[in-house]
Amino acid sequence: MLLTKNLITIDGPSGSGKGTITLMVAEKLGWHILDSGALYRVLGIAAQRHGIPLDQQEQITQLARNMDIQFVLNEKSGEIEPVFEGENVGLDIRTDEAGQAASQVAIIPSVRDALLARQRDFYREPGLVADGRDMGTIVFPEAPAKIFLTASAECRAERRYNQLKSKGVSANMRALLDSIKARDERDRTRSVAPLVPAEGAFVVDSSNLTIDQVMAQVIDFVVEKLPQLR
Ligand SMILES: Nc1ncnc2c1ncn2[C@@H]1O[C@H](COP(=O)(O)OP(=O)(O)O)[C@@H](O)[C@H]1O
Ligand SMILES: Nc1ccn([C@H]2C[C@H](O)[C@@H](COP(=O)(O)OP(=O)(O)O)O2)c(=O)n1
Repeated sequence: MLLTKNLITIDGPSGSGKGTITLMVAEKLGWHILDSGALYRVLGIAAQRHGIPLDQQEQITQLARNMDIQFVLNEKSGEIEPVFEGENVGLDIRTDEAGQAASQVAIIPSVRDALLARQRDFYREPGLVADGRDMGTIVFPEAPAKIFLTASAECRAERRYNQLKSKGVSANMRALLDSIKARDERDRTRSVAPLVPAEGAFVVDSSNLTIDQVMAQVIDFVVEKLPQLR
């Protein structure tokens, strides 16, 4: 008998609300989370810390294969934070520069290969919600429920601006918009695992939707696709 795994994939561009919705869905179902972007972000800053230029494909692939990274639960915030070579890099990976570095190392096909098994290993009972760019297309093509979140670039830049401000990080709206557009372009046009909705994905444009409205639509879709949750 073919067993359908309890797997939900949530893909989309930067600022589309993937992280937020992933967390809400996982909390509601009591499932685990894969924040695949965090892996690429840690790799980006790891390369910089080891002095490896971001276009050095072979050295970066080596680093991706051997990278010492763990994800630990911060009991206080309830967030899962990456620990790289023993150091908590939860804050360092959230900067705009780290996002750009992640997007640059992510275009290297052998890097994506090296991270594939690590990402698949995140699957744990009772289930997994996987957040990224290629969760539904490449990493978990067998997932029964695939979601693709999107929103206009302006909307996403404004969200990122407010998010950074609320954390006390200074930000420039124009620079953030340019950065989001550059990352969109790189993520969508790369030769391997480009950012596209998976076949059969439920596409939600959240430009004019609140987080709760998006969540309601996503849960309706998930319950339709995973009848065992009814
Ligand atoms: N539908 C929405 N309306 C308004 N703000 C949103 C919406 N979805 C997400 N946000 C906010 O936008 C910011 C970026 O969301 P996040 O989930 O981190 O996006 P992503 O993981 O896709 O980059 C967060 O501050 C989040 O609270
Ligand atoms: N599954 C993934 C996840 C992220 N990436 C790359 C491309 C993205 O621009 C960067 C950062 O991803 P991340 O999801 O952390 O970024 P956002 O929170 O959406 O801004 O990593 C990827 O190529 N594949």
